[in-house]
Amino acid sequence: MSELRISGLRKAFNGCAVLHDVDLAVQPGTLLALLGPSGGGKTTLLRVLCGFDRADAGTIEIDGKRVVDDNLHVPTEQRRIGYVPQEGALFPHLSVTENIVFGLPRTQRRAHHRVAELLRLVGLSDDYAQRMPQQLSGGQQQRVALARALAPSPSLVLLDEPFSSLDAALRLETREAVAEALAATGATAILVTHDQAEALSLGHEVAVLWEGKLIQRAAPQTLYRRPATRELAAFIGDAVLLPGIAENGIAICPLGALQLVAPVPDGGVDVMIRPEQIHLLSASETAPDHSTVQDALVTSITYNGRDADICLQLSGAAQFIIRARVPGHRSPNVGERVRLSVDSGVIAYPHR
Ligand SMILES: Nc1ncnc2c1ncn2[C@@H]1O[C@H](COP(=O)(O)OP(=O)(O)OP(=O)(O)O)[C@@H](O)[C@H]1O
Repeated sequence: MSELRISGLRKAFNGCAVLHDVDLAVQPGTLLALLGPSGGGKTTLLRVLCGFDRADAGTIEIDGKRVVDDNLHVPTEQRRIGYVPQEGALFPHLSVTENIVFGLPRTQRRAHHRVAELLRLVGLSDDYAQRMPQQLSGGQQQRVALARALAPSPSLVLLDEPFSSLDAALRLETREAVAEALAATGATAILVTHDQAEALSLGHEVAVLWEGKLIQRAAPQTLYRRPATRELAAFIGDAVLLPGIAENGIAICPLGALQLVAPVPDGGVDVMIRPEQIHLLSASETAPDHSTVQDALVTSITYNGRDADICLQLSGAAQFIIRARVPGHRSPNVGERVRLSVDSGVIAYPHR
């Protein structure tokens, strides 16, 4: 288990900055999800960590050993990094065993018991050992790629969108297998993804790289509940953003007076509410404590099965259409007048 420390890291391509002074420390045994929109610099950061690209400035230390500074660029093979790319990682002309053995130092390449151990670690039985990559599903190929990356017991494991080519069902199953394998080895790992659900469900912590800047690093729940910017709020999940006024820890907005979970200076704000914080009350239902109640008109419904997204026009503030998410079996009808109860505990962004 190793610690990673990145400080003041910069990288530009053709004079165009892609990484701006990135500082990041990852504690031993942590799986950090590196999340951000396309083009934000995630792959570039991974490539600089691996040593495939040179940094323009900054330092990188792995396990207390400096591998990058102004006068130093330790070659990739001496950094003890296991790397799992998006897809196509396996050599097509080598069997599963030969692919995994390729990851081992020369002196250990005869230790075939290690292959069985690594296969078990990624949730595959011995039966797969002699198969060729094209005889495996995409998810199984990615598990073998992870086994190969883990073979030399690396200090750090870097995974670059390893599930992006898999279909939804396979992605879920492969994610779980990979998370279990990483936890079993106690590896320090960075998983690059632009999939919010993947980052929130897999990462012990999530770091967000936005236009080359690390704008937030937090536990998944904190990131979802208190995103650093309104843009990030909308990127991480669905967000209802309403204009309001902050006053003594309360945000007054078209959905009522709502408690703020993080302090902001008094004044004009955008209030951020997650759709699942807005509940539709039945005629006989009373609102729970600490919530506000509003009347609204259902203008449209997107039924998703397990849940439904409801667009609502607020009575008394008809210019605002907001979106609530309700369990599918409680979906109302278009044109129905409903009462909303809104959970207090929101965040707000001061007007720029
Ligand atoms: N070798 C290169 N030469 C020039 N520009 C590059 C090079 N590699 C990356 N870039 C640019 O750097 C920026 C960041 O790219 P990068 O691939 O790191 O982003 P990303 O967050 O990984 O995106 P994605 O999620 O789409 O993979 C992009 O604008 C990209 O065009």
